Amino acid sequence: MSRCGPLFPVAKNPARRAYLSRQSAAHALESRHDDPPRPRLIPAANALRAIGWPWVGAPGPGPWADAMAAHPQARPARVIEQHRSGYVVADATDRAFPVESLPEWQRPSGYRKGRIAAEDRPVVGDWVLVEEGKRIVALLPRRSAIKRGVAGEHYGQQLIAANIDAMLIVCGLDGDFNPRRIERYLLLVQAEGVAPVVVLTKADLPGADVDAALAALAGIATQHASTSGSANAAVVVVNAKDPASVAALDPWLSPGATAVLVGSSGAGKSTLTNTLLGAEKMKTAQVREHDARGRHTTTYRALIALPSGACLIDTPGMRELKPTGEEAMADGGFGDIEALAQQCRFRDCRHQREPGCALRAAVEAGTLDAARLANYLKLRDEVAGAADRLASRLAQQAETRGPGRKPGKGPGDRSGRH
Ligand SMILES: Nc1nc2c(ncn2[C@@H]2O[C@H](COP(=O)(O)OP(=O)(O)OP(=O)(O)O)[C@@H](O)[C@H]2O)c(=O)[nH]1
Ligand SMILES: [Zn+2]
Repeated sequence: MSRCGPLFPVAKNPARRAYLSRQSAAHALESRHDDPPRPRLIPAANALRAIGWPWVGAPGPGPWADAMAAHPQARPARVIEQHRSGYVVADATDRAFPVESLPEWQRPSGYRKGRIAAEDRPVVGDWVLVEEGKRIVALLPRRSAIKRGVAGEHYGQQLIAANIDAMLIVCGLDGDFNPRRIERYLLLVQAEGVAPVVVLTKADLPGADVDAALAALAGIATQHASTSGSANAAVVVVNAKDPASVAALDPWLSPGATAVLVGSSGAGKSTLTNTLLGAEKMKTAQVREHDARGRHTTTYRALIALPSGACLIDTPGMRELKPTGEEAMADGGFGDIEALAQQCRFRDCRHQREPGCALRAAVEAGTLDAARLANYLKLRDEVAGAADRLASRLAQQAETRGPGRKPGKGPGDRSGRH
């Protein structure tokens, strides 16, 4: 892979790419005058800040400063693309370049001696230290990580993005509106330090029923507020084409913050990005009238610097989320249902046709939405399936680590020579 020129942000769609590189140039090295003057310990700290550098200047004492002290020749950069043999990193909005990864990151991942676990390798959004502008020498600690389960015969999980502050779950108030899909996102992206924000677009369309939509989401929002203080899902209603309306997202887009956009095709992600960028240039897909679904046009992976000083990550990995098995239903927007299930007559109630089922009773009484319950049961089964596979994977790993920790093995198995 050989690349040169302004490659950041990177888009596969040529029109979008051309636009983005112009756009990046416009925002390049935009300095933020609200920061107090400080000694410039890091070259071009303002340029880094524009792509999400979490410090004003050099990192304070701690692991980041230690890693940088250990590699005095290296410069920080942010991963914006991930490839089999290496990465594309950026150290300013208009400067991206390919780098080699450590040889051990190129070998298959694993937990055995000499192997590097998948989660210890950089992903999009990570900060790394790069030597001579071509070699990653260290991965800096993450403040958050979004992961997903991997489909397939064997259990697997994959990090999708790191150092994310907010997840904007974009959903149109047209035929696209689907509270079940929003519930799914909220459950599957429970990452510490990542604020979930439901962004309802197309509020300006004549058919948009904002009140009905908010009512459909009320359970989720109050739910989050009542369970864990940190996991409040905010709901923001916008016209994605109107800058004044989109300003409602400012609290999550402060300088140094990074947000990811998720949502189905046609939901308004590109429109929102355009408005946040302050120019209507990015190509947006036409929504087909009959089903309100747009064509799938965004097939790139990139980090976009916004004039506000925040940046947006749009990574294809977010399109298809699968549970890792570690999700907590109660913290993922279903705390009320989990609490109510405690009142079922049978402890192992499957909430199907069992007598004394508190959830069925609530549906009949009209206090629980039947579709939400159905979604809860479906997602719960998915999470449980992944949790089973995770458990057998962990058991397998314990086994390969040697004797003394063999779960479920009879005494007969000890006859081996070693
Ligand atoms: N009136 C109105 N139209 C909107 C709004 N948001 C998006 N649209 C329109 O909806 C269509 C689809 O929006 P996009 O921004 O392309 O959707 P997307 O989520 O980026 O779709 P993909 O790129 O396929 O993932 C476009 O025609 C937009 O103009 C809104 O808030 N109000
Ligand atoms: Zn029950």
